[in-house]
Amino acid sequence: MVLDSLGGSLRGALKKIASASRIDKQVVDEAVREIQRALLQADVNVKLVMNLSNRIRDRALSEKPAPGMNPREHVINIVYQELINLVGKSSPVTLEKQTIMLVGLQGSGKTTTAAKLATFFQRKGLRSAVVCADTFRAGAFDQLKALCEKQGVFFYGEKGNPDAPAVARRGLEASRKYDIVIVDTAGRHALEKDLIQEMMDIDAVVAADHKLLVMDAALGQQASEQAKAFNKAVGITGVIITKLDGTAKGGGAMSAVAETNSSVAFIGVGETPNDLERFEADRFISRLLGMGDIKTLIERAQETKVEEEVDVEALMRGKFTLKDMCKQMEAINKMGPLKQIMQMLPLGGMGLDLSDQEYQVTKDRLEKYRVIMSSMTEAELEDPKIITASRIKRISRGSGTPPELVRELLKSHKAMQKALKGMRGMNKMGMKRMMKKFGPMMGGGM
Ligand SMILES: Nc1nc2c(ncn2[C@@H]2O[C@H](COP(=O)(O)OP(=O)(O)OP(=O)(O)O)[C@@H](O)[C@H]2O)c(=O)[nH]1
Repeated sequence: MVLDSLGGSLRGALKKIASASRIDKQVVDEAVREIQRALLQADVNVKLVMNLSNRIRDRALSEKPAPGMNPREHVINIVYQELINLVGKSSPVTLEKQTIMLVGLQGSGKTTTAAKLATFFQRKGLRSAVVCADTFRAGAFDQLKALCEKQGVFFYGEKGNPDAPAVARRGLEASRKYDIVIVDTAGRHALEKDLIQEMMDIDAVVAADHKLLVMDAALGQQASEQAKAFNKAVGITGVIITKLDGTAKGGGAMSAVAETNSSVAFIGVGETPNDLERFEADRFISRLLGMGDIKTLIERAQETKVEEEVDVEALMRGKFTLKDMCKQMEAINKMGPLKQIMQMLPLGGMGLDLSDQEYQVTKDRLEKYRVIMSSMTEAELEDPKIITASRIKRISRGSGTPPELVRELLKSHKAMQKALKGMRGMNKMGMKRMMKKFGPMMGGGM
């Protein structure tokens, strides 16, 4: 896996938090120290590491957990958020028709990346063309042509013609009917005058929607200097970090890019044409931290506590507040495979026979519900019956969601409440046994 050792050390720190009997200064300090060690080893800049450590420490000890979150999850969530901040914004490159110009120094993996990028867009259903405007390196033409042909990508180049802007112009004309045009430019050993001039001349012809700088992850924190220099010379719109699979310094390169206010657009994670991923900060950090594993761990640690945390008596009386529902939804979201959970649950109103796509919609919907609930008052969460039409309007405005969605949430709550009432026939032991099994979904914290 990409950034294996960094991921391993960070997961180690999170596991300690997840299994701590209580969260206090000592636990937080220890975890922060481990995170620091891991990031410094990945060549993240000391100043960035210190800022991140201070923020985690301050927030973990001062912020209150969100509703439905226990203190352990709360701290883990803070670490997760701060790491996302560290690697910065997600890819600025969208799946639209566009022209992309690749720039970078020699050896960065630019040529391979041009073919990978075309393959990426082809897989997304966008017809891609590659123009070889690298007229400097003798082997570039043949290398890129062979890679493109193998991938069924349209290729344009003029072997032996040193006039890169002219080749780029004709390449663009030849690629008119394609959705994506990728223009590969020449690299040099350093960012010298010649290279800057050539990039500017090509750009004047291409007028690219994106100018992406290709950089080797092994640069570590030096990536920031290079990104700044290219930005100053030609104005880049994002960075592609290659060879993230082959170095321990990738974390340094990614955070260095974020620090320059540029964003990582794609990451190269191997040598095959499919080994290029569009960069999404939250997904990347989730994977790095193995959030799935961490959640399982928390669940296991909490399983035994479910019985104490659920107010079984209140539920038996049919008391099921919006807060309970919020807790329940948080728990469902954290439990991973939503489909499995949905199939186990008698959730009235949500339906049981949903396709994968519909499950995804449901998950997104749950997230919106959470936003809506955060715009409600305590009293409204406790007793949703008091939510009148004018309150719906206010909540809708406050949460930036349409009023229909607020109404839909209230309807879902009613349906769940009804389903719970239906279970009141069960005896208390039966209910407790069920709580233990499905606790988190029945309103118990995890
Ligand atoms: N493991 C791994 N290797 C990569 C990755 N991206 C590129 N490479 C390899 O890096 C080497 C150099 O890449 P080239 O594409 O030739 O790039 P370059 O030397 O920058 O070429 P120019 O800049 O066009 O002169 C090749 O052997 C690629 O297979 C990656 O994400 N992972």
